[in-house]
Amino acid sequence: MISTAEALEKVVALATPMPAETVSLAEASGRVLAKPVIAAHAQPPFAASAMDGYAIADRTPKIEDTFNVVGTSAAGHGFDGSVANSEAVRIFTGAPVPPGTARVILQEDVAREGDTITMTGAAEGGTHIRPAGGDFKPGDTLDAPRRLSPSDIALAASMGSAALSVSKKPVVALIATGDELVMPGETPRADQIIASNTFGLKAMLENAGATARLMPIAKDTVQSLTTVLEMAADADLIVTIGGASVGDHDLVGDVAAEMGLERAFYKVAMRPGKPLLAGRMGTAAMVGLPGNPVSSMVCGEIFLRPLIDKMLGLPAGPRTRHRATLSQPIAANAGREHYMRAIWSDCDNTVKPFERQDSSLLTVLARANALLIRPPHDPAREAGEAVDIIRL
Ligand SMILES: Nc1nc2c(c(=O)[nH]1)N[C@H]1C(S)=C(S)[C@@H](COP(=O)(O)OP(=O)(O)OC[C@H]3O[C@@H](n4cnc5c(N)ncnc54)[C@H](O)[C@@H]3O)O[C@H]1N2
Ligand code: MOO
Repeated sequence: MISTAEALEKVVALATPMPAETVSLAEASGRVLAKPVIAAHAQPPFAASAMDGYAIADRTPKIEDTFNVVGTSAAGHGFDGSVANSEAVRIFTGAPVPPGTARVILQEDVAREGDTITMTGAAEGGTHIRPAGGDFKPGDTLDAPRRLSPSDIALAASMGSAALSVSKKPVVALIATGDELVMPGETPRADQIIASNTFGLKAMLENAGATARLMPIAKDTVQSLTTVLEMAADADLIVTIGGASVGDHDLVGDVAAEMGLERAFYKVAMRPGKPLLAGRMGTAAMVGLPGNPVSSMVCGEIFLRPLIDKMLGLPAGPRTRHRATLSQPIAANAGREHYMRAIWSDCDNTVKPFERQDSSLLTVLARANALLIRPPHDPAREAGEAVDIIRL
């Protein structure tokens, strides 16, 4: 059995980078930028007023100073002339400041009579002028690769790009295996259960930036598994669920090998997730997840998210670990790295593992917001000791 760290390296090495495609800005949220966005102009393109008031040529006007209003500059309608000593131009937020302007005074700080304004308050603080190019200059970039956040989209729009070059979404074929499985909404027989992790993994993969296709459930026969694997052959990543262990009906490894799987590894010293399988099948990467619902979801967090990142062109490595304080003692760990389902509190940075850690318990996983990581053979730990967690 290899370590989790080694398995992750091998999984990430299976990734083939996705080609780029162009999408409109409105469709780009959450996508991975493939080429930098380059600003076509400066923002603001002109020195602009940050306030509604008057542009004047005097940097430090005093109370009772007067100015003659000679024009107006509004957003989208600049003033043609300039402003000289003892003159003022009525100006609004976002409007170009006329040449000669030293500062903008707030309309609240003046009294206006006809075309004359008189300072009624002190002009304190800054000039209320936003310099041209204060946000960005022509040629400034929004760098790639990056997962586009809402603020990145706003910046790309402001830089003048109507469409962005992003990595294509990898297509993941998700194959549930097992005679016991029926789809949600169907009525299971007495010896059947509902396929659940398939849907959890689809949600996770799509959240990670992939398109997940739910394939028909494969029965525990060579024929059925072969047929569904063949149907998935054009995917970028094939993920099977279940049938990975050593039982008589666990056929995934053998059938995939028969179909040309170049195996990277089988079995990882982790809990849950021991019977994990990975390799390449034709043009696709292939990951065989254990069937236990929590095992497959935890393996998704630890291996599939970094794999999708890598396919999308993002830096891909182990999930970020944080240090947290144990809120209760825990017993010594055995020989596999243990990813315990836990509740982490952001108020005091404490972490509390659930008492029940069986890999079938989706109710526990759904309540967990962190995985507490125990190294192999970690000794018993006391409350108050520092441990590693991954936030979910
Ligand atoms: N003799 C041994 N037995 C087992 C070992 C072992 O080392 N020696 N390993 C155990 C571990 S650890 C795991 S994890 C499981 C994994 O087994 P499989 O990957 O072969 O999974 P299945 O047997 O097909 O299913 C396990 C469990 O999960 C349910 N399941 C499967 N698919 C789904 C699905 N899509 N949605 C919901 N639930 C699913 C299935 O009905 C079983 O209850 O093996 C141990 N055994
Ligand atoms: O991977 Mo198994 O989950 O240890 O239950």
